[in-house]
Amino acid sequence: MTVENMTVQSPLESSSLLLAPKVVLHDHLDGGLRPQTVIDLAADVGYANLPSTDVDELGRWFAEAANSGSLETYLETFAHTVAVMQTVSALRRVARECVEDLAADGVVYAEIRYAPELHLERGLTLDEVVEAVLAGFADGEADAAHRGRPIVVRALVTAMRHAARSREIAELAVRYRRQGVVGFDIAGAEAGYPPSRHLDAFDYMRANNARFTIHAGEAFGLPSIHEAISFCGADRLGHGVRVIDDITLPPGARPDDLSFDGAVLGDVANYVRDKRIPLELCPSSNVQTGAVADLASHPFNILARLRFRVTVNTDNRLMSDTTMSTEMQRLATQFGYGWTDLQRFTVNAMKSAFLPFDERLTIIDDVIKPGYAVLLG
Ligand SMILES: O=c1[nH]cnc2c1ncn2[C@@H]1O[C@H](CO)[C@@H](O)[C@H]1O
Ligand SMILES: [Zn+2]
Repeated sequence: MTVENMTVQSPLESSSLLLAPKVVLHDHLDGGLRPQTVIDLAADVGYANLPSTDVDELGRWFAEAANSGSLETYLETFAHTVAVMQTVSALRRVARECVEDLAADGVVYAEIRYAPELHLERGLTLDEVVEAVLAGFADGEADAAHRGRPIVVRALVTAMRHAARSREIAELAVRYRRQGVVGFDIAGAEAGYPPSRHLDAFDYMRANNARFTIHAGEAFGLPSIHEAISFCGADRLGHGVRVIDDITLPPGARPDDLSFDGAVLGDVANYVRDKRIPLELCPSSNVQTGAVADLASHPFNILARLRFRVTVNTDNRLMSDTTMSTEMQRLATQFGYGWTDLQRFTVNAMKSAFLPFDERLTIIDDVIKPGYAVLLG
């Protein structure tokens, strides 16, 4: 297996990391609120169940509660963010702030996902939810451009896998495909809710030449990935980290090795790699939900060195108390990555975006490559 362009360097400067152009494909709108905004919106709508109304304490509470080692417990923290995102103004504010925060972190392209069906508690329709979020994204994009940190943001609409609205949400994605919704996803507890439960929705997406990703291979193993790609036809895998279960490493291999020559891939792993199916890897989130024991044993580096199409993502910035720069910094420190590596992960992500091809190329050629050229010196 080749290791070209995989350089080993010292940890990268945080200030330079902020400048590096970054792309995030897997970031939940309801997992990225500012703690202060949760407090403000709770006061506005009279939501009295927040664990704290002190901004620092609340921020810590989310990170600690999410640090549970189980996806199910991790997901319970979303009750508080979803509770305060039930009006047009709240959704628009959260969406605008999300874009502002990403732009300030040097993100140049983002696909932000959320489940419209979770935001109907106070009478909004699915369409109203989508329109409020898109309006917030447009506000944020305008603000970021004004500050000289331009960012392009698109939406993915998610259906909850334990519920029964996935076909309706897929239709919503297609209905808003010209207004900024570029795809569809399913999320929520994975065990017991296989992707094939939602075949109808995926068939609808494919019949309409529309794109989708599936949360698979996070809390549950290889069968979930197999279903997502082989039965459902997922364009990308949300996490997909358990594809490692289908790879036999050479004896004595360690997760931070520079090469994995002699690794043997099973059929699922080969298919994912041969078809260049993007893996939306979310290192910190995976540690919190117990998908991996710690960052040192995360298969990110193995998959990267075996030339899977790996991308770096935040998943939930609030619950993981993280940013794209932080995720990249953690990976660089753990696995010795340099700018060439981070550029490759970023280009991987941009190539895998659900944005039209010409727009992807423009961002790669005019933004990402020149940005890393400066850092590479
Ligand atoms: O990592 C994850 N795995 C599975 N489901 C998730 C994850 N992060 C968030 N959500 C779920 O997706 C919904 C819509 O954004 C969130 O409300 C949460 O329940
Ligand atoms: Zn996720």
